[in-house]
Amino acid sequence: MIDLLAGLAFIITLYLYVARIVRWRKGALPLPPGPKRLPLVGNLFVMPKTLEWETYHQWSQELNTDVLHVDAAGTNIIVLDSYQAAVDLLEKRSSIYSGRPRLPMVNELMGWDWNFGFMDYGARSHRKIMHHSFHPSAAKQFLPHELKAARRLLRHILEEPVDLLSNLRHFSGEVILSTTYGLDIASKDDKYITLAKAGVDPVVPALNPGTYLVDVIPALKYVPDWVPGAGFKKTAKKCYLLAQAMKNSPFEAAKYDFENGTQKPSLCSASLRRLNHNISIEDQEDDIKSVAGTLFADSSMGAVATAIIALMNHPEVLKKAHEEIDKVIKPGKLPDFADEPSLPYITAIVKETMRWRPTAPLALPHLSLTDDVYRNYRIPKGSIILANAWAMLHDENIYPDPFAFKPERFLTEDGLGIRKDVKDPGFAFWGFGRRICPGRYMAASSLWITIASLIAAFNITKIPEPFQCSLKPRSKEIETQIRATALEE
Ligand code: HEM
Repeated sequence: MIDLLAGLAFIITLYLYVARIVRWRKGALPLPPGPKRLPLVGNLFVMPKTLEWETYHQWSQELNTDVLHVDAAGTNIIVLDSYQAAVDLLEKRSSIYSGRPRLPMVNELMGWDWNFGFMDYGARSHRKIMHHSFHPSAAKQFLPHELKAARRLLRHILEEPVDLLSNLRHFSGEVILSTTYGLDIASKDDKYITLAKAGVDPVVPALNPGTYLVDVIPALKYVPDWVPGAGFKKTAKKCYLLAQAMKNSPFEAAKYDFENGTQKPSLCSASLRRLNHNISIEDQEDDIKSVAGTLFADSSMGAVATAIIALMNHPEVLKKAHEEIDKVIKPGKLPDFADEPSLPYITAIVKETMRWRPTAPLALPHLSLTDDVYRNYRIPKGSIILANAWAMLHDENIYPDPFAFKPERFLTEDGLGIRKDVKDPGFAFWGFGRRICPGRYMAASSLWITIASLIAAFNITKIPEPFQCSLKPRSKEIETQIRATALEE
């Protein structure tokens, strides 16, 4: 059986390889430049497994191209290394470049096919649900949730300063669970947050094309679990159960609240209220579950963690930020959204955090739906398109001295405003074209209030391993104020 499958996989790969050579001999346009390929396997053995964006950028530079071709055993990967190339393809030709690759490991074996971030662009009913709650003015309804979550994060840090990562995870789970499902979460070891972590952690590496061989040779999904080397199927089985629980369990809790009249404003309660009773309720509920579950998997934790790392390593930036806070916010008080225009240095820190270490350095992979030609290169149908947001945000023509953490680059000379002539990192941070992050308005305001609150509340310093970072209240008054925020709830 195994021999048969391996033989079949070999014949298919050989057929694709020969077909490619025949096409090439017929005089088709060349593929974009890429690293030297081996017969059949292409670049499979040199595909980067960590910091992929850095390797892809290095290859692009060595080959002097901003459109790079990488061959993962017959799967074409096109990496866009400049903003111009990303705009030309993902935005101006969005009808071709808005698909998502179907990775057999994630979509089928791990059971994430319900996640609308991984579906083809067509899913209109899903998009409608999302747009209704998260378009720029609708997203404002969530500002109080974001403020509450930011202040709770301060209290958690005060109570358990050592466990920073779990505090941050709790914080991002809290924002999503309240805005999406209207659920309150336990102050410690919340079951939904534990579920989201267990469900999402193994999926992140699996999204990098090439991590699992089954994405390159889909026939491997039929290999029985007991075969040596089929450990990926055991991993996938565990993930499958978690993925189903992520889709169903918080939704059932939100629906229960809705049916009992105890719901809070959220994407789920708004969508359940709008159900059309002339068409299948089950289908509509399934769409809500898919959208809500997609958001449940998202996390703003990465960006807040990056800000803390940056501030810990750049005490001069933190000092300036404290000076600005002390000029604008009364002693012992915490910032609110209304303070944003008066705190340009804090806004510059948020922008520089997004630029310096973007949370999704290669955005999410797009898929090309038809054959295309760009700058006289052939981009075959079915190519995986990766936009190298990290490379764009480190382009020294846009941001001189790109590896330094310098919030000042975004400030006007007098330090009182944000420069309009320096590109906002949002141009790449949230992805591109039709698939751009629809949660960006909410995520951006949440990021701002969280970073502003952390700076106002704490001294952030580096300490030796294992904790690395210490956050201590800046004064007795601020400590009292942080504790008092519990009474505001
Ligand atoms: C700092 C936090 C966040 C970052 C860095 C981020 C970034 C991204 C990126 C890069 C993409 C892929 C874009 C592309 O394919 O070109 C994406 C997709 C998506 N994001 Fe976010 N996001 C964040 C927070 C959120 C939040 C809070 C929500 C929900 C409220 C959300 C909902 C989504 C959804 C549904 C998609 C899939 C869209 C599609 O496939 O069409 N994101 N996000």
